[in-house]
Amino acid sequence: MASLKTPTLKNPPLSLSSKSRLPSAFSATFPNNIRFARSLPQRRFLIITASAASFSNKPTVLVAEKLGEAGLTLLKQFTNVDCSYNLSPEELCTKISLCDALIVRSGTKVNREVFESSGGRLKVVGRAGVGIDNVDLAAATEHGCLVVNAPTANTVAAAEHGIALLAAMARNVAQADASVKAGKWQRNKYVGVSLVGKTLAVLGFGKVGSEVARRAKGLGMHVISHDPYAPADRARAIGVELVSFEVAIATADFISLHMPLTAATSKMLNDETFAKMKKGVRIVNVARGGVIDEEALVRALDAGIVAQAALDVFTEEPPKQDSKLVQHERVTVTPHLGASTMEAQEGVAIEIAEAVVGALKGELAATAVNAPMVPAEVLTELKPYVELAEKLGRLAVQLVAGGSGVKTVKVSYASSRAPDDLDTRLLRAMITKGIIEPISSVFVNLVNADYTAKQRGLRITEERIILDGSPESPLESIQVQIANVESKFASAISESGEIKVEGRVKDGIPHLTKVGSFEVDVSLEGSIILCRQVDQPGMIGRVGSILGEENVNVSFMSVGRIAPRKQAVMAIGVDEQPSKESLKKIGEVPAIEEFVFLKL
Ligand SMILES: NC(=O)C1=CN([C@@H]2O[C@H](COP(=O)(O)OP(=O)(O)OC[C@H]3O[C@@H](n4cnc5c(N)ncnc54)[C@H](O)[C@@H]3O)[C@@H](O)[C@H]2O)C=CC1
Ligand SMILES: O=C(O)C(=O)COP(=O)(O)O
Repeated sequence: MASLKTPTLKNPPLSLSSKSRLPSAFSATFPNNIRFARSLPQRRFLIITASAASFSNKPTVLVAEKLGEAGLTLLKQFTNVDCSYNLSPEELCTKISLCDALIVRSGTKVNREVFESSGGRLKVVGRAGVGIDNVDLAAATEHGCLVVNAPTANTVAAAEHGIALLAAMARNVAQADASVKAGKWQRNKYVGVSLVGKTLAVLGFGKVGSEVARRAKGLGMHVISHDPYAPADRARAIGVELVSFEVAIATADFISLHMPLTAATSKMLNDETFAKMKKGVRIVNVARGGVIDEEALVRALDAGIVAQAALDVFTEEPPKQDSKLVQHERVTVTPHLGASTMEAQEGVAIEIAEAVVGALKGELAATAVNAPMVPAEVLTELKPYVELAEKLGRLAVQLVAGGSGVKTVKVSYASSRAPDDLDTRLLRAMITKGIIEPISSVFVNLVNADYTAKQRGLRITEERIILDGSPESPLESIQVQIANVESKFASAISESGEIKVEGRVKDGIPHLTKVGSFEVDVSLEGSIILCRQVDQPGMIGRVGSILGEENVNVSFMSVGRIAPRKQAVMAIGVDEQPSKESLKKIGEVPAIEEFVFLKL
């Protein structure tokens, strides 16, 4: 027995923020070419298994910054690679219209103009590293362009550089080195401070921050951390206490920054926060220059609040040569070297090349930053439902009579799974794709589905129908209803006045099981003819022979009727598109009251 409940859906609308992670559903043919090889613990990961032959025409990848050889080799197996470094913004905009993918590091600004200049060809931007503050994610999403990064391969390198700067700063290594090379021997001038027993505040306890913390513990430091989103047990496990921002900055002898640059973290360290720090604090920044107000840091250095700073990153890179901060004698600087080890660069190059090639093939990327993240095992299970969802969207919209604007769509998912156990983001995106693509020139994918729906004023609401029974399969059925429209096939309108189509998956194949109030059963593999008729013998044969005369293969036929000899809806699945003449002949069969041909 089915009980109708409408719980709040677990999955929020597809988030466009950098927090959301998701595989790419990104070629137009996405649902058909999902390929999974294995799922590693912790990471939701997909290994690329297809051969170069999978691409009929090799896509072109523009590599705009130096990438490790191993990554280039992998890219070259599957794509045409154009390595053009040091392009001006204008040159990048000119080249991009000829490229399907772009790979950058932190030195290239991938702004809105780049996406606009691509003329829709750019399908994926690969950031060979972690920070994606140089990529305009909103613009990427609006253009249906997937952004992937390489979030793990340079973690240790960045953490090691943080520790290198911490120690070098404390012992004046860079300044002393320059002094000796200048012929001096200033042993008293470069007396340093010890690390052991000092308090280090790690701001941002993510991948890099936690590795810095672990290493600092090994140096005998007392480590505290501030991160509003980090789980306390993860910090506790390595002996780090999570504290408030105020406590962190007020008690630290050393502060190491490891948060991303976002609107919220921009200039987190400023005049006001420097004023709250312990006098003589020392600051390391291997995150992003923009998290510090650099002018305020110069003032804090001059006022003696900050004793020393060691900086790998700057608001503007490279910084101006006469920058007071860079030239400050108590500041140690490196030219954004955090990720620059041989090992990290090879790792990053492979990680990003795999992600980009996979995305170009429509496979699912583990490191997408502007699409939701769905675990591989969930995707495997949802695959036939993803196909069903898109086809139901396509059918429903084709049933709308010309002139009726589609504004309100309601999707009902019937399942015996608990709401928390069913991720509907992918299904919603595919229904949106099915509805929008037949009526516009917009290309819809998982990246831009919610955005595109919003742009078109299309409101999609979702409802869960919770069924009793064992939750073996994720879904029993999906129903798509379009409200406030006329239909070109009146029988598709349900008793409550909406166009209604319902489908389910049988033996792994999507089936249409309801049109309006009529139960049918036709596999959604080719195209479909729906006829309303007065139920009487011989109808299947008559329509079948009209199609047969034209050599149109009928894959499925099913009749749904209210009662014997009353009105019925016949659904006919066809492998080929019938000619206009054949469709006309079907329409002329006396018992047929209306019919419609729907392309899938
Ligand atoms: N200098 C370099 O070459 C490198 C720099 N980076 C930078 O380091 C950053 C961190 O990298 P990962 O650790 O891999 O990223 P991550 O995403 O694993 O960690 C970032 C952490 O910052 C936290 N956070 C966010 N807002 C915060 C706030 N207001 N206050 C405190 N914490 C906050 C997050 O909760 C997260 O735990 C990157 O965003 C990148 O900008 C990363 C690699 C190399
Ligand atoms: O991965 C990051 O966020 C980095 O900052 C590394 O930048 P890069 O790739 O060395 O330009």
